[in-house]
Amino acid sequence: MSVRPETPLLDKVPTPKELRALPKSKLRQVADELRSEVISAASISGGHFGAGLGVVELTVALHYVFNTPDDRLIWDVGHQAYPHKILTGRRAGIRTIRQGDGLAPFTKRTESEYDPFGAGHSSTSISAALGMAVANKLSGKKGRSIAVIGDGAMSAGMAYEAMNNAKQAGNRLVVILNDNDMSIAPAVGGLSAYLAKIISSETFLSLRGFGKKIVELLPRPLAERARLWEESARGLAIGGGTLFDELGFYYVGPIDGHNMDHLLPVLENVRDTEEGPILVHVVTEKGRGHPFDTPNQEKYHAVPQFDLITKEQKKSKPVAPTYTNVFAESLIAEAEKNDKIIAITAAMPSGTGLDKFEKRFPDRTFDVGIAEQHAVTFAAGLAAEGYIPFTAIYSTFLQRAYDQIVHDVAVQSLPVRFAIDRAGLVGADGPTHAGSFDITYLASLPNMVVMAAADEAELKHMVATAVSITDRPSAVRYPRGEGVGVEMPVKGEILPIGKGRIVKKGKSVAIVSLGSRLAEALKAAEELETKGLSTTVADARFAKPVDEQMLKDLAASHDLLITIEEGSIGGFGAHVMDYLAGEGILDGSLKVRALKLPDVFQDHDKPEKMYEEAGLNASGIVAAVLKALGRNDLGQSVTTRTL
Ligand SMILES: Cc1ncc(C[n+]2csc(CCOP(=O)(O)OP(=O)(O)O)c2C)c(N)n1
Ligand SMILES: CC(=O)[C@@H](O)[C@H](O)COP(=O)(O)O
Ligand SMILES: [Mg+2]
Repeated sequence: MSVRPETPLLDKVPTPKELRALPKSKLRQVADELRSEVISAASISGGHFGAGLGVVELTVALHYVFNTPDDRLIWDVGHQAYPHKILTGRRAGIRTIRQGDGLAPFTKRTESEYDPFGAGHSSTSISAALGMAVANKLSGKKGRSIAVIGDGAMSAGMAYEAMNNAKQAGNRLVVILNDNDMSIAPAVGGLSAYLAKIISSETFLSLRGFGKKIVELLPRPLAERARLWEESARGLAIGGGTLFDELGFYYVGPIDGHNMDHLLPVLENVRDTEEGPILVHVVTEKGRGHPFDTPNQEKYHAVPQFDLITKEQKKSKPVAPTYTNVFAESLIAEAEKNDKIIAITAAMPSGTGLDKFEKRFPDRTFDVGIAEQHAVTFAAGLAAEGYIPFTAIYSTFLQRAYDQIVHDVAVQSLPVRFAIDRAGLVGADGPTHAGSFDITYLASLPNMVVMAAADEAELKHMVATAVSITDRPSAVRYPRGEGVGVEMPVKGEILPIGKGRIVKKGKSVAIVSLGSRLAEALKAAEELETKGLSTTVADARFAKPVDEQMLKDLAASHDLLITIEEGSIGGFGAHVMDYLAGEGILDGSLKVRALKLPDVFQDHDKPEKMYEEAGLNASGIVAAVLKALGRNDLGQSVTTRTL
């Protein structure tokens, strides 16, 4: 029997309003087309992939059942929002996602009324939804706030802080726990085991078997018999109420998040019940329906662009090792010599390179889940007992653990080592992920040593140096991506603390670079030489303590001292200025300029474009020098006025 192909539907549902006009029987088809569209879009844009594929049915069902955007739908992290963006008026732009001027990588308030809360970092959704639910309650408005949070994000303390307060929202708050047993890496920890226990319980299996029948037993209007049955079934499953019940939620689930016949009626019941707050435990498969032939440990969390037909992924050939790999290999080399070295990651084993460390030293590696605050204080505890913990966390995610850095580490001067990956601009992940602030927030702390690697060889030395600093905390920051291709030293050397190095000697202009802008500083120096400006380039190595002697000498022997860093206002440049001002060195004829990131949240784009925009590439440095010295593009003096 030949089956007539369905007429495509997705074109007819540009927004949830049109979706809601369809009969339920058509939603399976919409979901299938939506999945194909996500795959097709990601083949062109690359980016986050697996999480979106896992919530295709959930996205359709939520927009169908709830009255978005009046009901507030908040996606935790926002990395799973490709299908949501397609269904909420952004299909035309979906292939531009993560590119300059294109759609934002995550949800963003200014992009759509269907994005009531922006994200990028995890585990914020329940708090935000609760705030909105309470606001609704206070202003007497109807409407629900729905937070969709993953099992990985559920490991963060913030999610529990929110649930602990959720009762006050009553039925205005709905939490959808999207359980795919994955963070970026496989999910870890007690909660993950607990969720697995619920899912593997007889109840889930029997609920799955019941199919549609189960929904008749769910609350609307919570007939006493149904409630008793359901509660006793839940009790059977896990030997008592769930953790979520204990926190004041009405727990529903687990249900199959790919089965429309389960999802729709359950969500309708949830929508219509007076009970609340409600947590719906939905079980999904990350990366469902991906087109690739090979299994992937991370379920295709993120992908580069790929060819839809051959499925070949488009990766550019590496010219140098990544900083991440150099960090991992350097730490492994140190750990071979020193059995006190411990490595800690907060749910980013592959992103930080610690998956390699774990292969070599499984007993000395700890993935604590998305729990940066805990990671830092856990490291402080290890350090207090004489261990040598390296806490490898992206610059942007370490922000979450600031009080732990100050209160648990710095005040007690505990030698926790921070390996700060993704320092500086990261490009496509945009402002939520830019590593802009760590120099500022770390170098302002007493006791802290802050290093920034100018290249991959320097990183190796800095890892060795961090091991050697035993009386106070230290941090090594390095950017996303590949190094510059320098020759790698056989072994990491211990650098003198607070000492920079002169990389190129000149007489008139001194560029003092912190971190991996050094290559641009050297290019700028070459160009300045062609304009008759003899230029020194120094690699500061340390943002704290700054090399006072080097600064003093450079200030005494040059007309202009210019600092450059991949960080925000208040960072290295501010420390240099502070030192020079304190010494009275700014009172004379020396000109000083600080090049840093602009005081705005820069939109996502290619990192090189973002640095260009920030004036932190070679031409930006040259322009800043010429301006400071009152010279034109040829290096000729255009003014005698002191700027
Ligand atoms: C505070 C914070 N730490 C780390 C990350 C990096 N990160 C992004 S998605 C993700 C995994 C999230 O897992 P889950 O919530 O289960 O969502 P899934 O990808 O499985 O859908 C991680 C660790 C982040 N975004 N925010
Ligand atoms: C969504 C999220 O926070 C991570 O997936 C992040 O995008 C990873 O960034 P890297 O690609 O730099 O590891
Ligand atoms: Mg997950």
